[in-house]
Amino acid sequence: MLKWALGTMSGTSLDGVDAAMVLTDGERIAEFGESRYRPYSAAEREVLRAALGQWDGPAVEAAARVTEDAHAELLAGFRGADLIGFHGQTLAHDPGGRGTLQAGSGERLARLLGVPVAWDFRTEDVRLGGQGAPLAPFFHFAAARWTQETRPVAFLNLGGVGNLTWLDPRYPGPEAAGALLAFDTGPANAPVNDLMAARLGRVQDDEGALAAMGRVDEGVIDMVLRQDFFARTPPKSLDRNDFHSVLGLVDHLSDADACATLTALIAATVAAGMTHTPEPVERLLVTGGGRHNGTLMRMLADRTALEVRPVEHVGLDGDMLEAQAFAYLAVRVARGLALSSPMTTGVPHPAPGGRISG
Ligand SMILES: Nc1ncnc2c1ncn2[C@@H]1O[C@H](COP(=O)(O)OP(=O)(O)OP(=O)(O)O)[C@@H](O)[C@H]1O
Ligand SMILES: CC(=O)N[C@H]1[C@@H]2OC[C@@H](O2)[C@@H](O)[C@@H]1O[C@H](C)C(=O)O
Repeated sequence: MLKWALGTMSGTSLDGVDAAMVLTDGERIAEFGESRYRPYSAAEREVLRAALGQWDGPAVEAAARVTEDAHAELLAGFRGADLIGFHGQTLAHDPGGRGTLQAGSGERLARLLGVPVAWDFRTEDVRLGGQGAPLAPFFHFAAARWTQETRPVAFLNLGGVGNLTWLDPRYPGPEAAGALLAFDTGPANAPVNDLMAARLGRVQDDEGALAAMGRVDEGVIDMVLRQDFFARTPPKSLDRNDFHSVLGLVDHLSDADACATLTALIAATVAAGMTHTPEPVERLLVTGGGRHNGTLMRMLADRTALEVRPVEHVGLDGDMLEAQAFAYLAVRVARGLALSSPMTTGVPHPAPGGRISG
């Protein structure tokens, strides 16, 4: 049965909360609905930042309250949702070790809003031995069907971290062996943002203007690409700060050259990632904030030799795709359908997950 699901995402860049409605039965997308964004205030962001990398304690509790309250405020403005898909704010991610932590209680949110909430999407996958991420790929499969793709295509999400979904829409469904391959490609905007903050007191390199003025140090790029992560066969996932050390590698460069190098590094890691895909694609559909960075988009086209387009090119909304993904996944949770597979998170078999409160 079709349901209007309201999905949310608050990404690793800690900018705010996205929310979007999708009409779906958890298999096909029937319609995309209203979407809204609520930025975190500077004070809220500090509370979240103070809890990054922690697993419990007062800082995590405070971050959970901020996350729930911000979501409750945003979601209260929507009408007609049958079900909410609440991702929560990722504070720590260590699938091979301590697990994965998305702050915020779906139980409290369900109480505040009076609508059932699907949440805790990643824990079960990690418990079964998967990476717990990325989870958007099953939705990407449905989105490719919605855009009537007939050939293999790749979605690239450029948030704080980069992640790539290769898919073949000719398979019967996303859980079919061979339909998908997905993995985190490497650091994306996080190091560029960190550089801009540290050197210039700015939050990001708007439109890639600074990177466009610099020269890329290929030696730095070669050095980073030699790390084991890039040769490792997917699935694989990253924590936001796993590649924080790359900042130290551009210390000797001018602001513009450092920025150009970290931006080219994103493109180079994506190109390295593309070598793992089962079949070539002609087109890379880019979602997430990085698609606004024109310099990065040019570098991606150069280094992958593919046609690189924002997802708007096929009628999707690159600011809301992840929120829509968790709307779609919420209905899959409600139906007990798989959220992940061996080729998306490395879980041993296609596996349901998440829980429902309210
Ligand atoms: N106009 C722009 N010019 C340059 N970069 C931009 C622009 N808009 C957004 N970005 C980059 O995109 C980032 C935000 O991307 P996005 O919202 O997709 O991240 P996220 O969802 O928080 O991360 P993740 O997907 O890793 O969880 C910003 O921090 C910035 O680096
Ligand atoms: C643990 C976690 O929250 N991971 C996020 C993060 O942001 C991008 C990348 O790292 C991806 O693995 C994932 O998010 C997307 C929405 C996903 O699960 O598909």
